Amino acid sequence: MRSYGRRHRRWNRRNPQPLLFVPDEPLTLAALAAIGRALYRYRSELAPITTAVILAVAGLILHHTHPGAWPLIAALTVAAALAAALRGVPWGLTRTAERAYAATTTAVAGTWLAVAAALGPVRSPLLTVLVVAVVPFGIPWWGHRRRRARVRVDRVINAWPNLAEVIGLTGSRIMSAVVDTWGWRARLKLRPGQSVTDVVTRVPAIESALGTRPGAVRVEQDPAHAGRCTMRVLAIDPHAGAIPWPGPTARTLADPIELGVFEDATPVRVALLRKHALIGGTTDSGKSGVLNVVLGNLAACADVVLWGIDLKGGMELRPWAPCLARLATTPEEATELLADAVAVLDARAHASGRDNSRVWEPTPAAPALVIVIDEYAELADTAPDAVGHAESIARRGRALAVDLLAATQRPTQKAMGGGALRSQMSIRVCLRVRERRDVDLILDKGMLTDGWHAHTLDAPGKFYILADGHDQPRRARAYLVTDELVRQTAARYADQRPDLDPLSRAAIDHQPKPIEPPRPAADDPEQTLLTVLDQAPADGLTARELIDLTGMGRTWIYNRLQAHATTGRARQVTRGHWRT
Ligand SMILES: Nc1ncnc2c1ncn2[C@@H]1O[C@H](COP(=O)(O)OP(=O)(O)OP(=O)(O)O)[C@@H](O)[C@H]1O
Repeated sequence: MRSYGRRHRRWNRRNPQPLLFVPDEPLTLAALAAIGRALYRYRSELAPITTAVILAVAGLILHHTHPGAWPLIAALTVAAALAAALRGVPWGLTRTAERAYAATTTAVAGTWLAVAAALGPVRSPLLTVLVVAVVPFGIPWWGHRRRRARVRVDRVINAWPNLAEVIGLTGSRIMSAVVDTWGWRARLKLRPGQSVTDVVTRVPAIESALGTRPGAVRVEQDPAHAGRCTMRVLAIDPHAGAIPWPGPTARTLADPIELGVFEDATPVRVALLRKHALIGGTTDSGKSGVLNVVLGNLAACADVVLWGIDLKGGMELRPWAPCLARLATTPEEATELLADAVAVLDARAHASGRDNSRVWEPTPAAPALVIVIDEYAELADTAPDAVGHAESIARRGRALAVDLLAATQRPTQKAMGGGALRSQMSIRVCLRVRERRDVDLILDKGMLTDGWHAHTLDAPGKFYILADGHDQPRRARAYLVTDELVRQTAARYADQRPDLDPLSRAAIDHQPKPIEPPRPAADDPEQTLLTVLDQAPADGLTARELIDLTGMGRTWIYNRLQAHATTGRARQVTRGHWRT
């Protein structure tokens, strides 16, 4: 059997069969049908020529039947041109350039028709004028970007039944489509039994069938109907370039913070009050960038005290030091900082219980405490005691206005304390991840299958957000806060930062400190100052404490601190806290 097949193929190669067409309709009819189909398919491109032909025929008919109608045609032309220029009717045009084009074309075509009706279209040079006018009026038409986009969309809609079959979405229908600034979007009606997950899993196939670049198609569930969704096709990536930070949008913690913009140019707004937030993403995905936007906003809030933990030696958070009441850069300092936060929490819980108030309302006099942790996994690895404190804050902090904002490369079960901490974080920002399963780690189980494809994000700062009011997988890009802007913002708000309320301060003061500044006996205040600065705790000593310890006045203390800061003998650890 096999040898017959080989012989047969060889014979076929030597004696190729002529290809035979057996038309089941006359050739002229088939040719006319093909021409008709081509004319219909390219009707938009042919519109200037079609218009010229219609004008010529109309001119001929009018000249023979109503040669005296030219004043009426002229009057109608003026009215139509004015309507097009002033209102964009009847095409619903909104742009000035489009209205100007429509008005000019209407005026020229109407004038030509009026003259042709009066004199006859074959009267020289009327026909020449008509043929020549097709080119200058056709060029803007052929080149118009939105028209071409609309035509492309029309063709996709017509071809959708076939495409859907190829893609594996047989029976789905495009109900409507709109061309927008970045591309187009269509409302899809799925066949009963199909779901949005089916569409999401076929996104690469849709991109291939539509001939778009990879990553150009987005699918959003219709919140009102499980069998419908919106498919967005982005011809241009709206997030291709960095988006500069416009400055803080929040003035109190209750105000929503604007993190960046979605692909439809709507801002990403999220309020941090009584919420913990997790920011996850691989290295260089823009975690510190998102933290900078949040810190830039919180620095402008008069009802927030900011503490920071940065175990990369303060590399990321130190630029914000003027606005941070505390900054921990070692595991020991971090553990102490979180222990103090738990003490604040306990004191506030006690006071709330005593006063019968359920929640702590942040005010400038009794501010919220927000603890920003850069690289949480590092903290979990190097300071296991700190993790217990962090979990306690995550569990109890929301009502008492002690919030956590943690960034991490990979919130593994180990790093997140078996998930206890992560489950308390109701704001999740997922930047680019290296492995697909990290999406579920950062956001939640099943989010990858639901279309939160963070592994396809292709530039730093691009993210998905899961929070109240953000439950659809929509791509966004964070604003870019440059180093210079960080410096300017930190300097601008440094003087306006509130202090913790007396209750919280007292709770911290009663915490056992690892290093107690000794009370020096020496008579030389300069020597005393240097000794206490040398032996100051990691978070430094305040001017008030230095006054008490040296017995000197405020002006003397500030002058000496300034002098020692210039020579590098003393430094400000955070705003108003000094040590050597
Ligand atoms: N929103 C953004 N728009 C444009 N560029 C950004 C944005 N965010 C960050 N970048 C750029 O991406 C690079 C890495 O950003 P960033 O340091 O924030 O990443 P990261 O995730 O914190 O990295 P690492 O894990 O190493 O700390 C920086 O050069 C930064 O300028």
